[in-house]
Amino acid sequence: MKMRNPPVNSLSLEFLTELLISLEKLESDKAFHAIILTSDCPGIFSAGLDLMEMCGRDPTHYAEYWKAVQELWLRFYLSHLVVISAINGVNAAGGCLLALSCDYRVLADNPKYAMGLNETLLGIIAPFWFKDTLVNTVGHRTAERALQLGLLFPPAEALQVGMVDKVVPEDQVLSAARSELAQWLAIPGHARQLTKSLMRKPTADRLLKERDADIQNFVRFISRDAIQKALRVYLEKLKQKKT
Ligand SMILES: CCCCCC/C=C\CC(=O)SCCNC(=O)CCNC(=O)[C@H](O)C(C)(C)COP(=O)(O)OP(=O)(O)OC[C@H]1O[C@@H](n2cnc3c(N)ncnc32)[C@H](O)[C@@H]1OP(=O)(O)O
Repeated sequence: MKMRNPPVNSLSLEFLTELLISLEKLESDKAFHAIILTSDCPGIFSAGLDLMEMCGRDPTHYAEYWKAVQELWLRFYLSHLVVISAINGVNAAGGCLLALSCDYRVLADNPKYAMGLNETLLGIIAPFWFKDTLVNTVGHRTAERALQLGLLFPPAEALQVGMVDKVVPEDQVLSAARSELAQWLAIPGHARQLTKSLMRKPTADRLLKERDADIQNFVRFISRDAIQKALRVYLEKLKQKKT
């Protein structure tokens, strides 16, 4: 599955919906057993959630957007398919969450390709299920530091903390993901799927139980004047970087 939403694969509502439909199609076709998730945007895996979806819109839109973000995470996190990410670019916040929801992560060895949950740098907070997904991957202490500081880890550090499983030269990201896949596909499917569910269901259930409250919380938080202002300032900084 090659993500293509130029210029930065930001996760707009439309793009989230496309990803969701693609995933559902693959999951419902018995011929498919695995996905390699990668990017078609040079140098960028994903810039995360689309800031334009969270800025200057009305509460109904925020609620619809957040429901789609939740849905995509739940589907990827609990997918019965083997999902491996071949991370071939910088990968921030919501994009990093997507990669963390995969079963295995291969990252291209380029110092520019940092990844992490950098929400605090924008003045926003990673929701509990983003946090849980990170804790499940790197452990509590590393997650606590990474989340508070909004750290984006370059490849060597991402490997060291366990945010990714393998770092390989850039031209080998896909082949490395394919080689890894062979090992996962050699395991009896039902045993692997049930084990995945055993490991992940408690984390997903936390959100499933509180889904509506989580949407309301997001809408309340994102609608605050101070948060809107912080997002606008961040977007403006991104634009000024060019001049
Ligand atoms: C209680 C709940 C609270 C809320 C929880 C929210 C949870 C998750 C939040 C997120 O995922 S927020 C998104 C965080 N993402 C980032 O911080 C990354 C921001 N982007 C960048 O750092 C850079 O764009 C890049 C990815 C490193 C690429 O750099 P490059 O120089 O190649 O490209 P740019 O010139 O910076 O960008 C091109 C173009 O895209 C626009 N853009 C970039 N990122 C986003 C984005 N996330 N959403 C919307 N638009 C984005 C950027 O402004 C440029 O636009 P133009 O100037 O061309 O109009």
